[in-house]
Parts: sequence; structure tokens; C-alpha cells
Amino acid sequence: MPHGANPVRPDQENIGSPVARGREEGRPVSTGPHVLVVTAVPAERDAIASAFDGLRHEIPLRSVNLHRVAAADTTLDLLAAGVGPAAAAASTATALTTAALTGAAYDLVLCAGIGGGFQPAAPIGSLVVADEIVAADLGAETADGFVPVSDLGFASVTHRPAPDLVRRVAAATGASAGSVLTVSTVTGSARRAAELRSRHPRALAEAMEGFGVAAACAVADCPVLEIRAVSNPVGPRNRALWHIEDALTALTKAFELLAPALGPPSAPAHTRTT
Ligand SMILES: O=C(O)c1cccc(C(=O)CC[C@H]2O[C@@H](n3cnc4c(=O)[nH]cnc43)[C@H](O)[C@@H]2O)c1
Repeated sequence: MPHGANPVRPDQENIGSPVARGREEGRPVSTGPHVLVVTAVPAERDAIASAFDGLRHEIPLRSVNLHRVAAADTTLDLLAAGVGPAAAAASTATALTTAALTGAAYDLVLCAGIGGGFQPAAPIGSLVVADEIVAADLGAETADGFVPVSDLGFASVTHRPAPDLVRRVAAATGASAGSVLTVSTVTGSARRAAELRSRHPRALAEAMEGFGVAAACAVADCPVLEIRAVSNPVGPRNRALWHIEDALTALTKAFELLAPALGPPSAPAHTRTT
């Protein structure tokens, strides 16, 4: 299905439908999982929305805008939170708090979008699901190299989503499971790509929002996942190697396959480690 196939409809067109009733009450439209999907930009949000056949509604909250879609017994609220970990954390926290205060707390938050893939492990157009969400540049530069804040005695730099949920999403979508790095600066050289891989040998992808989303989820005690469709290789900057449309298409396909796998995790929400 092409992107944008499910345009947001004005309120009046949907009055009386199950989805519209859910929106009017500010509650999920089904009794199944209530999932918040956080993207950076509207193009990613819309690629995900196009995976769902049903109606799509805009739910304006005070400071964030949700687009609601439903599949089987799952309600998904899609949020374009902004680029980078700070915007992602702030918007996710706002959406989580608002939902909790209205008695419709989320069961799961899914950070989703395009990302850079470490080669050859994560080719263009492939999918990666994070079994670790790592803040890769949160630390200090020293004479001996980069030191993560966790080694300096401050906060954690890793969130681990529930393994059972990671396995189910990987099985449903064909995604590879591994570390996904959150960076504030897109990698643009072979040297930095190699440095990141040597510090994080299990890294499959890098993007800019996962750790912010996971930090908000940890505060709210809500399970988190991150899934990335690879749009470009991590390495020397080369616009000819960006395949954003291919990655957005892969993201749509992932969500067509994903909804049935989004039930509640059978393991603890997620753990914060070093
Ligand atoms: O200017 C560049 O060289 C450049 C290369 C890749 C991506 C960008 C962006 O500004 C996109 C940031 C946006 O997309 C996600 N993303 C996609 N690819 C990467 C990447 O290789 N490294 C980090 N983030 C990436 C990211 O999550 C942002 O939402 C610019």
C-alpha cells in the first residue's frame, strides 16, 4: 500500500465508528494492547500509518499530536516526536503522562524509524530490532579515549527491552536483533564508524531517538522496543547512499507484520544496566 493511503479524516466523517468513539473518550478503541509508536518525523509516522487499513484519527493533546490507528485488537497511537534524543524523550514523556492521567496508560512504546546500518551486518532496506538501546556518545572524551557516563559514576547508558518481545518482533518481521546505538551526531566517517563498532561490537544500527524514548519509558515503568529500517550505511557521508524511500517501504511492511506480535511481554518491562 502506498504511503499516505490513509489520510487523516476530519472528525465528522468518523462519528459513530468504533475508532471515533475511542477518540472521543480519549481511550483505546479496543480492549487489546494500547501501543505508543514514536517516530522522529511525520514521513516515518505516515509510512507506519499506511500499514493499517482502518481509519486514522488525529488526537491533539496539549503539546503533542497523536495519529490513532487500530489493527485487530491493538490500538496504536503514532507520534512524530522530533529528531534527536531530547525531543524524543520530552514528547514521549508527555504522551505517557497524558495517557496515564486519562486512565488509558500505554502497554508498550515502540520507537520506530529509519536508521544507519553497520555494514555488512545490516544492509540497506533491512530491519533491526534493538535488544539493547545504547547511548553511544553520552560520556567524556579523555586522553585514553571516550568514557561512557556510566563509567564516570553517573547514569546508565543502556536499556534492555524485554527479550521475549524482541524475539517475537524479530520472528514476525524478519528483523535482526542486536544493539541499536543512539547518537546525537550522525556518523560521517569510516574512523568513527570503526570506533563505534569497536566499543559496541554487537551494534547493528545507529539512530538518534531510541535512548530518549527508552529513558522516558523507564521513568514511566513502561516496556519499550526500538525497530529501525536501514536507510544508509554508517560510515563516510555520501548522499548517493541514502535510500530513504526503500527504508520507509520496509517500515510499512514491518508494521503490516508486527501488530499480531505486540501483546504484553512475558518478561519484566525492561532493565537498565550499565
Ligand atoms: O547529513 C547526513 O549525512 C545525514 C546522514 C544520515 C541521516 C541524516 C539525518 O539527518 C537523518 C536523521 C534522522 O534519521 C535517523 N537516521 C537515519 N540514518 C541515520 C544515521 O546514519 N545515523 C543516525 N541517525 C540516522 C535518525 O534517527 C534521525 O531521526 C543526515
